[in-house]
Amino acid sequence: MATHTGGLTGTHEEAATGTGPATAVRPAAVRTRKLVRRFGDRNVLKELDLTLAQGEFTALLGRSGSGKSTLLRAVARLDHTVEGSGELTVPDRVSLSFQDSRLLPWLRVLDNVVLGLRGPQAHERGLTALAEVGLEGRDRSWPHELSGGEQQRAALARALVREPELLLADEPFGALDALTRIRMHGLLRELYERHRPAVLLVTHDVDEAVELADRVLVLEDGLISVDLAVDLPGPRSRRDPRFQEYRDTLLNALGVTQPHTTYEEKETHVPHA
Ligand SMILES: Nc1ncnc2c1ncn2[C@@H]1O[C@H](COP(=O)(O)OP(=O)(O)OP(=O)(O)O)[C@@H](O)[C@H]1O
Repeated sequence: MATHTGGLTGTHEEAATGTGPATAVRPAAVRTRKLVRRFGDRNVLKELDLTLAQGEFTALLGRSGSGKSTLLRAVARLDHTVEGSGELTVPDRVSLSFQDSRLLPWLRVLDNVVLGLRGPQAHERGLTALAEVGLEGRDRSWPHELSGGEQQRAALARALVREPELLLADEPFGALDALTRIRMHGLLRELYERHRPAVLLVTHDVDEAVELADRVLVLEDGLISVDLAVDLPGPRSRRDPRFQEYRDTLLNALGVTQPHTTYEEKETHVPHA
């Protein structure tokens, strides 16, 4: 985003007040105030404040178990426990995308994409969405006839055909091989540029976050600990020294000193594009 300044823009306090440059630019798509989620005596979200601007692409990083999915579920209004805990404002049209494409196996690909859509244009819109994600001619296929990457493409088509104001994606590429993943990054960014929903992408992959997002948040100890504006022109190259600076900043914030790509040891190393 042009108005972002780059560099670490916030600490707990600054990010929590929502006064940083990343949030001052456009009207809010998502706003949480003092969101709390406890599991037993474990406080996973601790009065968490978050503002996502309309049309802003934000990535959310954090160690395993830090509460990323919990936050996403809260914003998706899938977690009614959290709703009463504080203020939560989200747009009407929200689409979700997960690591598992969650296509219904008994429906053909097009029927999955348009499931729940009403109106005479639904069929056409579904076909257009499939073409947009490179699945032209696969509308009559069954989900099991698609590769993992193709299934994720279909899931993206299903998400975008609803013209969401907010796209919530929980590690959507986590199960894909490295090459497919890199291709999907390009596709997601392209679709984002065209449709401009606000995006909240949960990922374990620091490179993925810097490559795709205009703002990267780190969730730590129940709060947003880092709010980093990524001011890099597209297409972004992982070899760009400024890309590496952002990556190192985030890895440091995550407490990782080794300059490798991901901070989850179990994750596959993603080669540089
Ligand atoms: N339904 C639940 N019941 C009890 N504890 C839960 C439940 N859901 C999540 N938790 C706990 O809340 C914490 C945060 O979980 P969450 O899945 O949000 O983390 P995460 O950051 O998305 O982790 P990962 O990166 O490993 O996917 C974890 O300690 C988890 O065990």
